[in-house]
Amino acid sequence: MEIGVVGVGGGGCALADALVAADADHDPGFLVSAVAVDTDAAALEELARVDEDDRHLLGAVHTDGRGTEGDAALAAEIAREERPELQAAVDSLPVGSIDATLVCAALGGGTGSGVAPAVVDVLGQVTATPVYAVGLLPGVAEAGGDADAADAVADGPKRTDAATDPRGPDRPLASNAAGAVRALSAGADDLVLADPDVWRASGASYGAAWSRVDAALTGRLGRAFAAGEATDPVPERVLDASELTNTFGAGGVSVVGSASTGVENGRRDGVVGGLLDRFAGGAGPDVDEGEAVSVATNTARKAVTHRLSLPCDVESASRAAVVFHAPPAWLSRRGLERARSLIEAETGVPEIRWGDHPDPTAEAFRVTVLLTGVDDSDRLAELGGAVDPTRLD
Ligand SMILES: Nc1nc2c(ncn2[C@@H]2O[C@H](COP(=O)(O)OP(=O)(O)OP(=O)(O)O)[C@@H](O)[C@H]2O)c(=O)[nH]1
Repeated sequence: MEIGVVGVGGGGCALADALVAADADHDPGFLVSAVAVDTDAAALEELARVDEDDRHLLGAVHTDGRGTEGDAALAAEIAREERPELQAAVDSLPVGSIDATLVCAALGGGTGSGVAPAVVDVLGQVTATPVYAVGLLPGVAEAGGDADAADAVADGPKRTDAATDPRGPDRPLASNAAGAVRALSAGADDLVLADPDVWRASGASYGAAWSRVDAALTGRLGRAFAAGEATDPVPERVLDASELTNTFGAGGVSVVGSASTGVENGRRDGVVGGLLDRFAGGAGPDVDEGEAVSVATNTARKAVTHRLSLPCDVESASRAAVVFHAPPAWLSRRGLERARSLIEAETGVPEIRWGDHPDPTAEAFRVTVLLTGVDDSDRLAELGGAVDPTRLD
């Protein structure tokens, strides 16, 4: 699936930047174009990968280029006033030749929550292909939801001086996020959510977790999108753009899980074991099929039970897609079928869409699971009690 991405606000632009990095891990890649939109000039300048011409500052009249400091209402007003600028910003996306656009935002931020729904709306006017939102929720402690909030934000946002920065537990992170979840689940064709607490080490600051969150989430999404583009070696089963499109859009929200198990990549004396006879009588000369089956099923179980981007009841998902990314010799048909059945049993989703992505350079067997139509997540329900995920359709 070939996509374009629009990052909105500090966290959203960091995610867009990380998606450009994730794209570089795949050949062929999946990302055609990346755009960044923010009210904070310094944050835009710090991006490493989005082209400078594709970085757009909004609302300078109101914020002097310093961000909205959590003011989602101001950000929404800026988006209304500067709609022509938003339209011009997304103009560089080749919407006629991509399969979908992702709009990424940290939903606790003023700009992320206030501007991202407007970007989704603008894109909806110019493209016939789906527009998916990817939202980072504020962490529980960061949003003032528990006692170690002060510790969790102690080293503060990475771009500013913690002592003078107005961000902190008093910012309206939870209410911004609740409003953004509502607006994006109504306006976008799907909303993929991630919770930074999944990646934050206990007692560590959120600032320290951000790069891990960004890399992990974009790595997962990247593997899901890149699988359908792989041609050499040819996958046994291709998870193409239409299958992913049909997996998204199930109502509720979506989450993405992933797990990996380190494996020998099957090379022996310079030969890639199993490359030629994969699926034709076994997993290949260098990998015991029993071991390949056990690695596939154990990794799949971990991906769907412990490693979701947002903790949720997996049985509440209504659709799912899975990608198996591994050295060719480890992609045994029996292993993949067992792993897929296991995910069907765990989620109750029948006939999960799936594909494999043989990669002779991979050092791990990796399972990436996309669950869509999720409507039962304690984390979402907790969000100030403001979001009722059963009413997100
Ligand atoms: N994952 C990740 N999250 C970030 C990053 N920067 C900020 N965040 C998170 O996003 C929340 C909102 O901050 P920003 O994204 O900077 O806010 P914004 O959308 O630019 O909005 P304002 O600055 O309020 O106008 C923060 O409270 C963090 O939780 C980042 O680089 N990566």
